[in-house]
Amino acid sequence: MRVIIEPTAEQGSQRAASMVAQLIRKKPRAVLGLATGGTPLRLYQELIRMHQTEGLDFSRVVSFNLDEYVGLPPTHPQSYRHFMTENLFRHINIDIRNTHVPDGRALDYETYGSQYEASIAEAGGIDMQILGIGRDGHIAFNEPGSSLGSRTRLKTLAPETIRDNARFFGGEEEVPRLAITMGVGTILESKKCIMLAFGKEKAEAITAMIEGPVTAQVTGSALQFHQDVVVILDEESASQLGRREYYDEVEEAHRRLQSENTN
Ligand SMILES: N[C@@H]1[C@@H](O)[C@H](O)[C@@H](COP(=O)(O)O)O[C@@H]1O
Repeated sequence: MRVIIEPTAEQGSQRAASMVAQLIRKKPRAVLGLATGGTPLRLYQELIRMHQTEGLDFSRVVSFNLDEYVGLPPTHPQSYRHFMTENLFRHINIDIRNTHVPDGRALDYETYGSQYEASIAEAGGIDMQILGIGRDGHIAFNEPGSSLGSRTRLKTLAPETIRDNARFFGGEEEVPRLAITMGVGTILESKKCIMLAFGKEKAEAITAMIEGPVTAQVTGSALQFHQDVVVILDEESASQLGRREYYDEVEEAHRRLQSENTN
């Protein structure tokens, strides 16, 4: 796991955006795994800027989102489909037919989950999965206790997640209790994962995820099994890491290697 600590969320998001851009330039048909929530917003803003001012071309990019609330139509202001449209898709030249967000109105969630998995496989698998993390260490909506081998399916939200997301809905009562989400096993099959976490409220989850044991109680910790994960943090989310100096040394070594290669 590569741990990159940037001074601010702004710089961390720019770092992530340049990784996404590099992939798209190398592979115009790249398959991106996308996340919602407050964390990736600056990354999406930077990608929009790159599209508008540098001509970053999304016309052949395919995307799969991690999750969606059950019961919300795509037009609902809090649905993740609506979030993606407003915060990314409508500002770039992605073909909307190539964007996938689980359908919160599916009737048979078991069949729907298998179909979602099949479409990911058909697209050739996810090249780069963007991830955030919940305060309890969850990824997508894989709440504590989720199987580390799980696939796309229905999940009941944990009370902490309902509380955290109440701010978007104007109260806990309004937050849907169920979501359809990629499983931990689905996420682990992505070729590369970029996890973003900013702010001191994420420090505990990040420390557990990177330095704690692999446990279904912190589903993000399953990423320790993945061979290509980059975690991008700011000073606040990195503040409780025990091996901070080592991560900085590794990054310094990376920088030196890169400048030797370009000289
Ligand atoms: N399903 C989403 C996750 O994908 C996201 O990582 C998490 C953190 O959200 P935020 O980035 O707003 O802190 O919230 C929700 O639970």
